[in-house]
Amino acid sequence: MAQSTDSPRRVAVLGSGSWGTTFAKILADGGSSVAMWARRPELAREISQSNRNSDYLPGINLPRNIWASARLPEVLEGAEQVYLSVPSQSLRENLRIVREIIPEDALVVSLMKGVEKGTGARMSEVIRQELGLGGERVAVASGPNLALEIAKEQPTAAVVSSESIDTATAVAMTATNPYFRSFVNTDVIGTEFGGVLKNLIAVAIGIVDGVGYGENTKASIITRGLAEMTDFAVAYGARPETLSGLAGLGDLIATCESSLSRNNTAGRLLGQGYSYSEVIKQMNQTAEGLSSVAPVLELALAKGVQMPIVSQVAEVLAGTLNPRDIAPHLTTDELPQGE
Ligand SMILES: NC(=O)c1ccc[n+]([C@@H]2O[C@H](COP(=O)([O-])OP(=O)(O)OC[C@H]3O[C@@H](n4cnc5c(N)ncnc54)[C@H](O)[C@@H]3O)[C@@H](O)[C@H]2O)c1
Ligand SMILES: O=P(O)(O)OC[C@H](O)CO
Repeated sequence: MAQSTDSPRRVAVLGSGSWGTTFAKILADGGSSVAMWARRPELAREISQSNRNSDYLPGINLPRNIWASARLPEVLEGAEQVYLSVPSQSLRENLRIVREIIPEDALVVSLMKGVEKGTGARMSEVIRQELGLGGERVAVASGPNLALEIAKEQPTAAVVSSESIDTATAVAMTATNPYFRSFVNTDVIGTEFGGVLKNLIAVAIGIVDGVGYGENTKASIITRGLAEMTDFAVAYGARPETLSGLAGLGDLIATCESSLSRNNTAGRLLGQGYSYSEVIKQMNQTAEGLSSVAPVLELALAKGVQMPIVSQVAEVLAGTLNPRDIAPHLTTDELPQGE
């Protein structure tokens, strides 16, 4: 639902990569006045003066109710909602810079799909720790959301989750426009882990695609991958139905099917025989799955959850498993397992 243009809501987006910029467009097209933070002043100038972000969203015209700056205080001033879209491994250091200048009553929304190395923390946990916020002030947005398709205004749905349904609803209303519809739930754990885990399965899909395997292999990995995602997330307190929703199955389909996905692309390069370090050199955008593999496997071990597909992705990344041998089960399985 678009807001009244008489008094547009003031929101801030920190991070001007492909998703931060696309989400700024979603918010602006929903009627908000959007301030973006870009690390590079020249990118901030391009966004403000030319209504473009040609590095990340080539060919896309941004709405006029978006402006950008490299100066955080002016971006955050008066923001009622603050959306965060930086690489997950950099979130904590960025929050330490902004914690004194985030407006006191602002809602804080994670757009990210990673877990922190070393701590295994979800992004909403990092936000709550660093900003000292209660769950009612924090939300996460997730779903089948490939940035470039949405920037082209292709109809898309997402889900906004918060412990407080009022917070989820307030954010979802702000993040809704004629081409983007936000649903709500209160399962923050399931919503966040859905976004993290589908990236790992998408890397596996990329790997088998790169090897040259066909649809049976991919469908087997997607189906068993969803079972793996659900077991893991439920062990950490998620509701299983969340993993069948937009933030789970929905995002799994989009990310596994699309060559726009950076995780899928990274996997494809691995499947074609490039090493992990060569893949990192070739990726000029964030592929969160590559950093999330290790912390996810540590979390799985702590709860005794089996993750055969994610474990094999870790082995391919480490160079200890030939990409041709990746399979929707552990290759050492001897007895048939229950589905
Ligand atoms: N692109 C998508 O389609 C999409 C969709 C949904 C969610 N996401 C999630 O959004 C998050 C951001 O992804 P993206 O696609 O915008 O990535 P991106 O690589 O396109 O952009 C990342 C941005 O962060 C900046 N950056 C890099 N290191 C930084 C640091 N140390 N501190 C601050 N800024 C830094 C980069 O300059 C860039 O502007 C990820 O967690 C991703 O999983 C992406
Ligand atoms: O490009 P990816 O692999 O980071 O995926 C982007 C989004 O998460 C898809 O929903």
